[in-house]
Parts: sequence; structure tokens; C-alpha cells
Amino acid sequence: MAGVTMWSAILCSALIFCFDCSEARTFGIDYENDTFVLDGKPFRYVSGSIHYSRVPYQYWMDRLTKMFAAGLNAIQVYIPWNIHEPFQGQYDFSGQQDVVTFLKLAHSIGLYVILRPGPYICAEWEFGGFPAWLLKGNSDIRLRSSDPRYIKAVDQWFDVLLSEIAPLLYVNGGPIISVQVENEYGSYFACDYDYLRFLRQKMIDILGNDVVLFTTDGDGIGYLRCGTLQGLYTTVDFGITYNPAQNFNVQRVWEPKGPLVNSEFYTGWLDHWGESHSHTDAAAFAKSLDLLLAYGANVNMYMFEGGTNFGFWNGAEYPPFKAIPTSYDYDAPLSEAGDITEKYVAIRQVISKYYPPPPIPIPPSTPKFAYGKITMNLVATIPDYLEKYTPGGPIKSKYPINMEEIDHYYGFVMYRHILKDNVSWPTTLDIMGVRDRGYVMINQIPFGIIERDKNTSVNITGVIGDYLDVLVENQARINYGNNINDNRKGLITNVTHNGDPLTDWLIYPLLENITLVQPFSLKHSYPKQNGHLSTPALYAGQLVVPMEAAHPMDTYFDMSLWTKGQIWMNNFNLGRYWPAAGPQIRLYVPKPVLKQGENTVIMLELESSPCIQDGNCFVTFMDQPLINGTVHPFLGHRHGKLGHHGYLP
Ligand SMILES: CCCC/N=C1\SC[C@@H]2[C@H](O)[C@H](O)[C@@H](O)CN12
Repeated sequence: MAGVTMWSAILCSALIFCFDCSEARTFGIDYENDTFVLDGKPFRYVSGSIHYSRVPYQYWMDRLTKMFAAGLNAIQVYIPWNIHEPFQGQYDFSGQQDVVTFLKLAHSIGLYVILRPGPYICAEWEFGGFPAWLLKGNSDIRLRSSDPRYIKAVDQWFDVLLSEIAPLLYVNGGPIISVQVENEYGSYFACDYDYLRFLRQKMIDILGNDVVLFTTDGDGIGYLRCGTLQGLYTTVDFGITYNPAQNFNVQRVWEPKGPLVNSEFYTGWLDHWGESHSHTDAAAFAKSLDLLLAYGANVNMYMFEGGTNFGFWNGAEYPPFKAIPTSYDYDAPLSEAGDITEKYVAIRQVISKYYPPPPIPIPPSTPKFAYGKITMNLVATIPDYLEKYTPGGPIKSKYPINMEEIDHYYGFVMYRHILKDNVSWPTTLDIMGVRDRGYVMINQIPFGIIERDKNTSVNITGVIGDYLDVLVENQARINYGNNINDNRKGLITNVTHNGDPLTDWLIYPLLENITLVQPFSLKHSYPKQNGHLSTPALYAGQLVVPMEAAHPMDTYFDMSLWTKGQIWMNNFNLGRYWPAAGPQIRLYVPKPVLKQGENTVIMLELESSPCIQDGNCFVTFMDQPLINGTVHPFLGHRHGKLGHHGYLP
């Protein structure tokens, strides 16, 4: 009977979505009976994580419906601060950032929401969700603490965000049953209880007392010591286990009574460029889920739908510095493209042992189409492009300036210095402060690649008046650990030549909206070649999608002949590609970014263009993903000697 009660409660709440319900809606904790209570009745959630920022908004309903069809009664959602406040005081809750609509969709389907508004979210997301402008002028800021500069920014952000959220609380007629404070705070060095008290009070001030506030930490005593606070319900996270009692004994140290909660039950795991794709066995996971449900635990499966790090939104771990790929598939029950997997079926079967299957069929996977090969054409080398298309011209500075100080937070910046001396023999250029990867050129001839904490010097030759260009890629701001404060990007120190700092720089930000000039008036600027390296350059192609009702469809970009770069489709930034490193070889292209007829593809190839190497100037659109390809742990540049100009490390 309990199962029927649950579905009737859900469908009832879904049908009476309202903001001014007459009957009291309550959600809380019954410590006596170790359970959550919903409207006075015992309640257990079986939840899955989905990040609206990683799924095209046109596909939100599709993924949420599939989660409901799996038998979930709740979803867990992070709110990345940086997509909603791109510049301090400028807010965006529209389109892909329309979190209120996303939560209302969940509610309309009959899913409750466990909300995790941060302000820090980790999540292998750029800077753990923090906006990069926090670092501007504050190179010594202490994030995730009572640092007044940080607290001021959080206070202003939470005034805006929590006011959007309050009407969606369960008590106010919405789907939100609980709200997490911070994120695995016990794993962070600061251990600042005043900071946690500030967050707790801020949430109470705006959300009121009728919502369950909780914390999540790894299931270790050491993590929990600094991770939680009186008045915040302590929960833990852990992966596959065959002894739930052991895992929950840690939670019981802080919560001797109350519901058992695994807030992040890992269905898979994250990937890094240059490392094999992570995999978690479906049967093993299902067995562990069965044990947890039989144990009476509340479970949130992290991730249930992983999605994609479009644009520059991937995060990174450190040390060593390891960037997260564009795919956030996570080996989750729903694939990056929302396809039903073996793991999904196994999970649905386990849940149906405890609750009646939901009254809807499992929606089908979306159709995929192999649009085949298209030819790419050179647009311009990056040095030429930036010289012509940097609005307002370059920034002039005696010494290099990091990206945050020029209000250019993501992607690429080119630093140019005009040689003041002749350099007849190869001498060493040191760029210790490269954050994170740089491409060194003299008059557009590639001299080498520099990488943070690895190879930070290149031998150069040149004459007075030559252009020394350093194109720097911000590969991601660290999203986890104690180094999250050390996240400035671009060139963060001087560049020295034979030990002497080079002065007088021109700084060109490469802007997100790659605008193209037809006909490509810069076509004469053909990339230079040095060994396997070619001048970083932009290439364009046209994908023609049939004018038929079934099209467009999801598809996958295969650029396995290319090396490393960025890719745009109709000016939508699909993300980073790095098939030379792996494991991701193809990028997911969701149907919503395509249109019938002509679709413009723009590629920024940073390292080694097949157009020059071997004339294979094309990319191919396939109907299958490839995120578990061969990996090259030396961070994936085509090995080989350069010519007389320089050498690869
Ligand atoms: C051993 C490092 C543990 C760090 N915590 C991780 S790695 C994957 C997940 C997500 O980042 C999630 O956002 C974190 O809360 C917990 N977690």
C-alpha cells in the first residue's frame, strides 16, 4: 500500500501545482522513526542527479521524463553560480539558464527536487561553479571562507538566487524538499564554521524554517569533522558498497537518529583527458542499490544523466593539473545523449522491487544520424584573425596581464611581443606562469608548446621586429581541493628571455562569438609548418542537413584526424576536442543546435592541422559516440621532432 500512497501523493502534488495551496504542505524529519516525512507520512526518496547546465534546454523534458520512467521520485540539482552571474551584478536566468522552468518541469512530471545551490558545487564544473570575476583584483582571496570579499559576493548572489528559489519550496507549493549547504566542505582546508553559519542563516532568512537544510561529505570521520553544523542535517556520499551499515555508521556519528542518506551514490565516475574512460559495472551497481534500498536508505544516484560540458564549462583537478573532457557521460544510466543503457534497465528493475513501476512507458532514445564527411576550409591563422578582429584593438601593457584582469574569463588570449634584439642562436624563452597551455610562434612559425607545471620553456630564434606570439588556452579552473584559490588564467608571471623579462606586450582576447568575414579575406595567411606543428588557425565548413521532417537529428563530430582545439556549430560552442589525448574522440552534437539546410562549422585547431599535414581537410559526422578511445597520457600532442626552429618536449 505504501507504494500506491507514494505515487498518489506525487501525482496529486503534480496535478495541484500551486503557489497558494490551502492544505498545509510539510516536509521534514521524523527523528523518532528515522525517516523523512511528507505531509505527515513516512517518505523515502530514490533520486538521480541531473545538471540542467549540461543538457540542452530543449531536451530537459526528455531527460526528466526518462528519470521518472526509471522509477525515481526525485532529482538532485546543482546551481552553477557562474552561468547565472557572468559579470558581477549581471544576472541571467533565461534560456539555458532558466533554472525555474527546469524545476517546474520536474514538478509537472511528479519529481521532487533536492536542490544544491552551493555557492560552491565542485561537479567537475569550471571553477566548481564560482564566477571567475571573484579573482579579479583579489589574487589573495580565500574562497569558501569568511573572507569578507567572498562573503559580500555570496551575500549578493544568494539574495538574488534564493529569492528565485523560495516560491518553489515544497511548503510553498513547489517541488523542492531539501536544500544543501555548501558542498563536501569537510574536504576543504579552511574548516571555517563562521562561513557555514553565515550560509545557514542566509538560507533561513530567505527560505524560512520550513525546509530541510543538509550537508554532504565523504563517508569518513575526517571529512565530517569540518563539513557540517548544528541545524544542518548531515548526509554522506559513497559508491558501490556491499555493507551499507559500515558506510552509514559514519553518518550515525553525527546523526544518531534520522533518515539514512547517501547523497551521491556513484553510478560511474569522471574522466580526464589522456586517461581511460571510467566504467562501473551495471550489475554490481544494481546489486548495491538493492542493498541500500533494502536497508531503508534514501539514495541519490550521481550521475543519473551526466550530459555535456559545452563551451568552456569543464572543470579540472589539481595536482597534477588534469582537465575534464567535454563529455560528462559519467557512465551514467542515461548516456550523454540521454540514451537508455543497460544500467538504466537494471536500476529500474531494482526500484520496481520496492515501488510499483511508474504509470508511463520508457521514452525511446533520440534518433541519431550519420551526416558523413564535410570539407573544412582555412579561414585564417589566429594571429591574423586576432589582428583584424579584436574589437577595440589589443590591450597594451608593459608586462603580461592575466585573463581575469582584462575581464576575459574563458577560452583563449594571445600575447604578442615585438622582438627588440636579434636572437641568432636558439635561446631560451621561459614562461613559468602559463595557465594552462601555450603555443609559441615567431612570425606565426610554431616553435613549441608550453604546459603549466611541465614544459614552460622554448628555444627561439628571431630578429629585431619579429612577432613573438604566445596563444594561451585556459583549459579550466580547478574545481576541487585546496588549490581552488590558485585559479588565475592566461600568463600570470613575466616572460623572460635569457633571464631578462620581456617588456611591452599587446594582448588579444579571442572572443566567444567567432564571427567570420565572407569571403575569408585573410585566406592568404596560410598556416606555417614546423615539424608536426602548424600555426593555430580557424577552419570553416558547411554541413547540409536534409530538408526532411525527420531532420535534423542528434549526431557526433568525429575529428580523429585533428589534434586539439575548439569547435562551434552555428556559433554554438560545442566544446573542446583533443582526440590526440583521448579518451573522447567524438563530440556530441545535439539536434537543437542544428537546422535543416546549411549549418556552419568552425574549428580552431591549435596544434596540427590535417589540412596541411596530409591534405585530409575534413571532419565526419557519425551516428555513434566515441568517448572510450585510445589515450595518450603525455597529453596528446603528435609526437615528433620539429624542424630547425625548435622541438616538442
Ligand atoms: C577523492 C576526491 C573526491 C571529490 N569529490 C567528488 S569527485 C566526483 C563528485 C563530484 O565532484 C561532486 O560534485 C562532489 O560533491 C563529490 N565528488
